[in-house]
Amino acid sequence: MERDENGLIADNSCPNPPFTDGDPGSVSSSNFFLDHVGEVVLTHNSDGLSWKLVDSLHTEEDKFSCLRFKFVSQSESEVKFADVYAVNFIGWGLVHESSLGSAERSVSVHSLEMYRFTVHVVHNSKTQTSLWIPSVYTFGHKNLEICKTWVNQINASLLMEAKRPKNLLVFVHPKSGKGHGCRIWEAVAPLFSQAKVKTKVIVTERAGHARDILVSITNKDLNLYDGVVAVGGDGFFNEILNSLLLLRHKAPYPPAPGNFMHPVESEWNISVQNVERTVFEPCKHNEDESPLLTGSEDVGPQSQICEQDPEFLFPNEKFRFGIIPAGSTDAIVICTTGARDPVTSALHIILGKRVHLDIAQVVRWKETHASNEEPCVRYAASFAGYGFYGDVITESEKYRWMGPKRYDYAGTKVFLQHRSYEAEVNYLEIEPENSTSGSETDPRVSDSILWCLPRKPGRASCRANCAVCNMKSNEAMVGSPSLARDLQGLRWSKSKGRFLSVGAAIISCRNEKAPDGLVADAHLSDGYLHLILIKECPHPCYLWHLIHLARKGWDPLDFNFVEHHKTPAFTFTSFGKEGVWNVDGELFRAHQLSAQVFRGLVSLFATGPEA
Ligand SMILES: Nc1ncnc2c1ncn2[C@@H]1O[C@H](COP(=O)(O)OP(=O)(O)OP(=O)(O)O)[C@@H](O)[C@H]1O
Repeated sequence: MERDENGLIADNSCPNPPFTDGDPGSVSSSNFFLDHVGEVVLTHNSDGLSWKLVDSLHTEEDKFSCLRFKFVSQSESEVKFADVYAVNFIGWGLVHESSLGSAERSVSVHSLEMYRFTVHVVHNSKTQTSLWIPSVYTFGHKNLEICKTWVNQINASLLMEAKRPKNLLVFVHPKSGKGHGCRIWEAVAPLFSQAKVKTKVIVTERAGHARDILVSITNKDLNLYDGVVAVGGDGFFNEILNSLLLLRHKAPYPPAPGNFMHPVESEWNISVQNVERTVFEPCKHNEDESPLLTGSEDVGPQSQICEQDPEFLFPNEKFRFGIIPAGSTDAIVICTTGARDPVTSALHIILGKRVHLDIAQVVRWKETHASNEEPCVRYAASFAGYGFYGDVITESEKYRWMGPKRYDYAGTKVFLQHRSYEAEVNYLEIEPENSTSGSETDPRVSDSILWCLPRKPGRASCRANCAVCNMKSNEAMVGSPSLARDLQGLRWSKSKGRFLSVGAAIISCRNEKAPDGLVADAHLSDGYLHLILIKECPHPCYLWHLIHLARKGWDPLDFNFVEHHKTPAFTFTSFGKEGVWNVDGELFRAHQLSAQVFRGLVSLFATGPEA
């Protein structure tokens, strides 16, 4: 076999010189050694790289080798730039050329020294498509210039790929979940370095640390980042989300309980100026760690920052949120990536994926029956729940040292108590066919078997490029309150009685304990939440509901004691002295509250789960 001075086979069938015109989109080819494969003709196309093994073998045995190589190369002969997350020149070193020995047909490996560059690519796992696996191709050439030119050209092509982040603010919660937050970040950090994504990393020292940093950061500084990444659980993400939205999302509140029967327009006439007067103040309660907004206080220092700075408001097309799962439940990551895998999440972030996420604005009007305070806002990305859910979070806080197991323990304890709570829930009815028509407004039938929402066959669950989430016509625009579009022709319905729980699922809330989630067909950004009311029922029935929740393919909502309403807004009043809510896994005391959905208010570095 004849080789030229670069160690490559003289190959007249590959006339193309390496890049000549400097255009990363043009087609160019060069011969390279592909590590562990052999000599290939590498081609740079407009949308990716492809390569073919050079057919250099001539003997009968070599034909076998050649066929074998072709088979290998055919299955791995191209990568799209959309899947390439890094290309790096790695200098002089060994490249291994595999070939089959002629007699025994055993694999032998020859090594050659040359200049090399690596192309880092994402593949879908064959067994679980939502799982992303990084792989690397090492190409070698004796000529330094050729190697560097290719690296530059590929990098130029990657720069043209849509909206990849360059600078990220990363918060790591070291004690999240089983306490592996730092280790999880250390495992994925090299992916960010390879991809040349700069990260400013802050390891939190206490609850509220991320919040304190984010509420004092100026808009100018925040604008330096393409997004913020939480390495932690749903509760930690919620802290970060609230820290940004409470100051940087301006919108009127949803109707307060009791006010909803008035025309909704009157609520919406609250001027944005009023909302701008809101200030940040730490919550008075130990459990409520997040800062809260009140409606009538003096303008605080953070608000002044907003005035002096260039504006930074949500919705924000450029700025995205990322989550690298390290928590106890990680429902948001599972619902938005289809996997609970730090590497997959890191790759979603690096490749600049984007999915819009509905956010619920939850407003507490009264903390206890007797209290008389200003409204207080909290944002939720996945779930807000009262009754059973509030009790579990209250109980589990006592056993934080147990790690994720605290939820099993607290859940069992609360389940055995089988408490129910008297309350009134009002919700905007948007889709009569989606709930048991008329039953909610008619007290004579509200306790009947008509409560249940029969499982609707053919309902699509949310997937990457979901048609429902992408639908624009007649729907609220991204970032706008879903309630706003429902001013005309819609009515408020009421459900009153004793409830084991009142839950509002903004997304499906899929997790390892509930493989289909609470609401299997909830969408990431359709502008609705799913109100799930579990009426008082015999203990075994509730157990049966929980068992359904834990089984794949079983419907936990298909019971006559369960009401399910898809709605953009609801109000809640407890008839007890106080009430405890669980908002994204964090405790929130509220006796009276209301909530509304903002369609796709924030963007996440994710695609939605793959089919
Ligand atoms: N260094 C820290 N020490 C203690 N608590 C912290 C620290 N950093 C953040 N926190 C708080 O811990 C809470 C829970 O965080 P996280 O969600 O990551 O944990 P988790 O174990 O998954 O719990 P959850 O089930 O709520 O998701 C958050 O409210 C966050 O504010």
